[in-house]
Amino acid sequence: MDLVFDYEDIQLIPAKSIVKSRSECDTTVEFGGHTFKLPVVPANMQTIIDEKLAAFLAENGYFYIMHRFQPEKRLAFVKDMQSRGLIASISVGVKEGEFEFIKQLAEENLTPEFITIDIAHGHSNSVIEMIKHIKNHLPKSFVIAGNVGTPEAVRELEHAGADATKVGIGPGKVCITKIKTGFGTGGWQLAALRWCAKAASKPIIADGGIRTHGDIAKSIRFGATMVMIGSLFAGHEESPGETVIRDGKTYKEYFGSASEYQKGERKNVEGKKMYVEYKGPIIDTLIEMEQDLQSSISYAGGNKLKDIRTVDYVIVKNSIFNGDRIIY
Ligand SMILES: NC(=O)C1=CN([C@@H]2O[C@H](COP(=O)(O)OP(=O)(O)OC[C@H]3O[C@@H](n4cnc5c(N)ncnc54)[C@H](OP(=O)(O)O)[C@@H]3O)[C@@H](O)[C@H]2O)C=CC1
Ligand SMILES: Nc1nc2c(ncn2[C@@H]2O[C@H](COP(=O)(O)O)[C@@H](O)[C@H]2O)c(=O)[nH]1
Repeated sequence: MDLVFDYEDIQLIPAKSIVKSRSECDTTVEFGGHTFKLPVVPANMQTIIDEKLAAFLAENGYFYIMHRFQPEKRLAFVKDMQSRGLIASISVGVKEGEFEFIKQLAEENLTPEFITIDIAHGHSNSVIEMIKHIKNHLPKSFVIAGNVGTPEAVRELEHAGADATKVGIGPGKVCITKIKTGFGTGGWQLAALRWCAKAASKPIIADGGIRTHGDIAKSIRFGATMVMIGSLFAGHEESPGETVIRDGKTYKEYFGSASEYQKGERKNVEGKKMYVEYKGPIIDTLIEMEQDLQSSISYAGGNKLKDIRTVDYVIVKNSIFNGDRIIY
């Protein structure tokens, strides 16, 4: 690893615009044989997405990944989405029952369009076995495997048959992995993404650490095809987290998938809970993300997402906010 930096350390350098209006810039992305409006996916976490929001996103042309924390509901979910002509995109773990679940889907002739293998330390034999198992029983499902943080891991999971890998260990807002274990890509997630992307021959999802809409463009610049986001999507009207009112202000909960709130016990806890200010309907955020990304594309001197890939950048360590914070 030569260069180490994170999102706040980078500024992309503008190139001459070729569009008359930012509305000419196309933010759509092709991923897994489908085209989506944005290169963005809400995190597959229980306080970020539920069945209702998944259906809303799919109906409106956005990518989604359903979480895996109510395993008994997944089969019916796949059936329901597909009977409505919508993409079925689910998550699995790697414990014994999960292998059975894949067999059950195959037995019922159900092929989810996307299956994400979602565990903390994705560079492992259990994930490699699960990739092979899915490819064996459901060869047409697009398999996303993660999470990882090194080029070796990306190569190994791709070699096992993964169609995409998810990069990010410890950069999440409700993550405490870096504190509890000393490991991860927290603090240098963008550099880790760059490092992994150089080794990848298939798409990468950058996962965790996105704090501003500009970070989406930066992820694309450093090799992501898709960007997974938790905290920026928390706190919306549709967010499944509990709503609380404090001093007249409305907040919604956002907790880690490895927190005691998710697990129901204090064992191997690597996540925490926070409260996020209520943000209104999620569509407003999605529209604003699209507009900001259109603007990013125009600054890149292009009219398509891929034009961001080649822009120059500078490293301005910890200084892009210059003392400012974003307050709308
Ligand atoms: N992106 C990130 O930085 C992180 C994300 N998470 C999220 O938390 C959720 C729970 O994750 P996870 O605990 O993996 O899921 P599970 O509890 O389903 O564990 C998956 C399997 O991997 C084993 N396992 C877990 N951690 C490790 C490790 N460090 N080394 C070897 N084996 C391991 C577990 O066994 P055993 O429990 O007995 O060890 C279990 O068999 C997921 O949604 C995950 O994405 C969690 C931490 C970091
Ligand atoms: N270390 C942990 N990481 C977690 C946990 N739950 C989720 N996550 C990861 O965070 C991102 C979202 O990050 P954000 O910065 O956008 O909020 C999510 O997609 C997971 O990869 C956890 O308990 N511990």
